[in-house]
Amino acid sequence: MAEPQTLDNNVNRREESQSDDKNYLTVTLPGPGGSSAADAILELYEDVTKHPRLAKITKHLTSDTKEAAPGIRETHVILSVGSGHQKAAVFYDECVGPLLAALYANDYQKFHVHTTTSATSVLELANGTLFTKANAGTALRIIVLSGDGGIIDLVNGLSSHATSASYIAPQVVLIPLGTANALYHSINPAEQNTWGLAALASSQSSPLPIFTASFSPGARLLVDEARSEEELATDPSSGRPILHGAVVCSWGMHASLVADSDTAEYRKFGVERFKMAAKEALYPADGSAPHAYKAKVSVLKGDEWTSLKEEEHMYVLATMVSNLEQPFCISPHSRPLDGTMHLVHFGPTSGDEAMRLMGLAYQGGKHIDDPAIRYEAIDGLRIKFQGKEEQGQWRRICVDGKIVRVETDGWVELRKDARRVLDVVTV
Ligand SMILES: Nc1ncnc2c1ncn2[C@@H]1O[C@H](COP(=O)(O)OP(=O)(O)OP(=O)(O)O)[C@@H](O)[C@H]1O
Repeated sequence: MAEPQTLDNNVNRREESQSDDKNYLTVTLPGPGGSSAADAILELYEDVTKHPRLAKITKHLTSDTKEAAPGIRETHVILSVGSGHQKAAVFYDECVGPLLAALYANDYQKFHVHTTTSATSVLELANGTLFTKANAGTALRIIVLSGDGGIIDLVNGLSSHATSASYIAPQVVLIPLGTANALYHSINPAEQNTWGLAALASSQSSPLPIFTASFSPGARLLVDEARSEEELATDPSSGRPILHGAVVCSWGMHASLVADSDTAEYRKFGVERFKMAAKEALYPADGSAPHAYKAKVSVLKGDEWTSLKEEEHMYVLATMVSNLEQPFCISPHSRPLDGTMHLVHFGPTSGDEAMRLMGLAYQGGKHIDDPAIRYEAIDGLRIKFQGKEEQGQWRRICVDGKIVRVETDGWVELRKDARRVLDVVTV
């Protein structure tokens, strides 16, 4: 039962108010059992990509539990300082940290805070300490300040060993400090971005649906702005290179623009970098038409693979989420964490037509009603190059922002993966 100061028990209330020309947003943080654990009043900036400032915290004590969740869970915080506008550490110090200190006055000092020092920090942490603990039956809660990359590194690190019967899927709290934050915006489709803070005290969670992409033997992960390449992890039973994902696997225009825009120079432009790279790819400097990507594409439904009749493509994308950026609704039939996979496909076309189709996705997913688009639920996707693309740049596959290049006669095969590796905290 709530103490007097917690009479306002309006769970998930989000309110915007204005005073002194400043915009404020109240985010209510539901605690265990759905009761309100605290209110955070955020001061918003006009630039919505800029993280808000924490103006005030009001903690609501309940008589049965003075501490909010996670209670018995061992809590880790990951600050991915290379993500997005590189504000993870600042946002933690100014907003998330003070909120956690208020919510978990007794336990906060015991939280393990990890700050990334390299592009592989999260993978190594997940692969080592976090996997060892989860596999030994320690219930973990991981608060991640990053973009999609941090979550995918966790998924890949935690899936890189066989699990014991004692494995407990860690709970992960998503704090969207990346560029696109597709997973966060697909799970939290509200118009008003509450920066994941509402989940900080919640004890509700759902398994994160994932997929596994297997590649032909010579496939390589491109790193360091494609200046170097690395071998991928291999599947212990088949020996094939693999990568797990939870957001998207694409080839063609989408993969190319993600790959081309993943440079320090482009990253300065935030989410605009994807549109900038799209324009470059769609309007080649020599005035020619955009590239027609050549490969054999097949889709899996149930146990049956069916080949698409088209031999040339522009956009081939399988996704397990609805939004690849907050306003970019690529798969309007996907529901948060529902485990479905959808294909979005269109064939070679002009730059203008490709821009028109993508523009419709920015209008709430209207592209799926256009006759040029193939949109359907699938269970897997296979792309076989069969020597049809000589240049490596046309054989780049995107898995949740990571780029893998396969060989001239190589292939990628993607399937939903039923494993429960991580649970996502929801409100
Ligand atoms: N300290 C660091 N030094 C070098 N690289 C880092 C460091 N911290 C994070 N990174 C790298 O920065 C990239 C950030 O990826 P992440 O997906 O989190 O953010 P993003 O790409 O901006 O967002 P999104 O994927 O949502 O568009 C990852 O490749 C990660 O490995």
